[in-house]
Amino acid sequence: MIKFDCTHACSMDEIVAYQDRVNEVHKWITEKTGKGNDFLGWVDWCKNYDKEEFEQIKKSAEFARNNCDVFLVCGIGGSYLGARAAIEMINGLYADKKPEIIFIGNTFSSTYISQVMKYIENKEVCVNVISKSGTTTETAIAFRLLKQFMERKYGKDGARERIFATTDKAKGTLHDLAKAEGYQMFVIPDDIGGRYSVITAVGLLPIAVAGINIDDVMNGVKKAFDDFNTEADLTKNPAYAYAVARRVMEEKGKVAEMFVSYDLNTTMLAEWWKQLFGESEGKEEKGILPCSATFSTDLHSLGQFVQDGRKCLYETLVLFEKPIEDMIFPEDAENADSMNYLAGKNLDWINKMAMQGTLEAHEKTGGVPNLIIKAEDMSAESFGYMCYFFFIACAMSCYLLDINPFNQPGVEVYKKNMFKLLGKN
Ligand SMILES: O=P(O)(O)OC[C@H]1O[C@H](O)[C@H](O)[C@@H](O)[C@@H]1O
Repeated sequence: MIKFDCTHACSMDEIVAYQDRVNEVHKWITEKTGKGNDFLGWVDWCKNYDKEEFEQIKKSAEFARNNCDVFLVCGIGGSYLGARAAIEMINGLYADKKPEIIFIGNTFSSTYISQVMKYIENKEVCVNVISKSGTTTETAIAFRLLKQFMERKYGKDGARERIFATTDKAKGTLHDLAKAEGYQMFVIPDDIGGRYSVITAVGLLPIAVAGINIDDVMNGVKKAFDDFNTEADLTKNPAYAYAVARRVMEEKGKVAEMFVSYDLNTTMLAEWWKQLFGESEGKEEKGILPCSATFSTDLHSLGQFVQDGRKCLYETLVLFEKPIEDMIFPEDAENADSMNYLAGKNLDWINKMAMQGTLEAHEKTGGVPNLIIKAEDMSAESFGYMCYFFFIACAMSCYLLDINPFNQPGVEVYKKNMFKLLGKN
């Protein structure tokens, strides 16, 4: 369940004023008739996903969990952000879990790539290469290095057992290579774009390797489908209310939305959200700039700007009622640090007090509106639920701007220039 509260930013009347428009867009989404409608496969994916493949994902994950110290996820953008967001949010950053999951194929940084290659040198390794297009350069560079490494270490046959490829079902360079090598392959459906693909094998295999129950993830997606897909009423559909609130914020002159959470293990969730909204909405010189901060950490860096700087942004506060873990702050007989006033309190309670104090400071003193999205916990089911919440909110938000949420033509421009410089024909 997700609750949405707009009262720290605008009135419900301002939101409900969009109801007629929302009713129309709701049909575009549910009947799959809106712009870019050949990429609306995520809408009812929780009912249509390939159950056989789902079981194979679990089997491959089990194999990896039993046979490697390090599981490398080789992908970029939508081909890694969702899995990383899920694993960090659900397990936390220092969970005592094997195998270690390392992300690669998401950078050209020679330092990063070289250090990962050195790090895995004497470890047992499995690899999941993920690319919808099958041609993304960052991913292809890293994968060539990994493939050579795996074949040196395990031989051709051993490497084949340990490499999993997630890509298009029928075409593309990665598809052809994986097929020729005989890797276990998983499919990125034609009608689901990269940034909506965490609920497919793209996200599910790494998530399962991290020891997370992917049935729970899909249950969350299904629950959200039932809640948001069948209801256009803005007083009852928090995903649509959030989408409309974004447009209301824009009308009030806000050009940036800061995704704020209070848990460091949800920093990558914000990165995933940034791609979802940034690539979906940032077109035709329209859209709200998605940015993020993790408080209270970033209150000591960006907090000053939010409080007193240019009034260009609003915050979207994503709150989790239950932390994964909690502890009681201890009493100290000497009290040399003068911290005994907090002795006996839960750390989560302190975090929530920081949140309340900040909300008041930003909203009342700083004049920065806050939209609040409240989730129960950081479980696998809540993750799946939240993904669908943001998917459908994002589609609604883009359609309200008359934008196709599912393409990303602007991303190609840098690639063209880069290819010219790299001498690619
Ligand atoms: O999965 P791939 O085809 O390798 O794409 C990976 C990413 O890179 C592209 O440039 C797009 O902008 C992203 O939307 C995509 O998620």
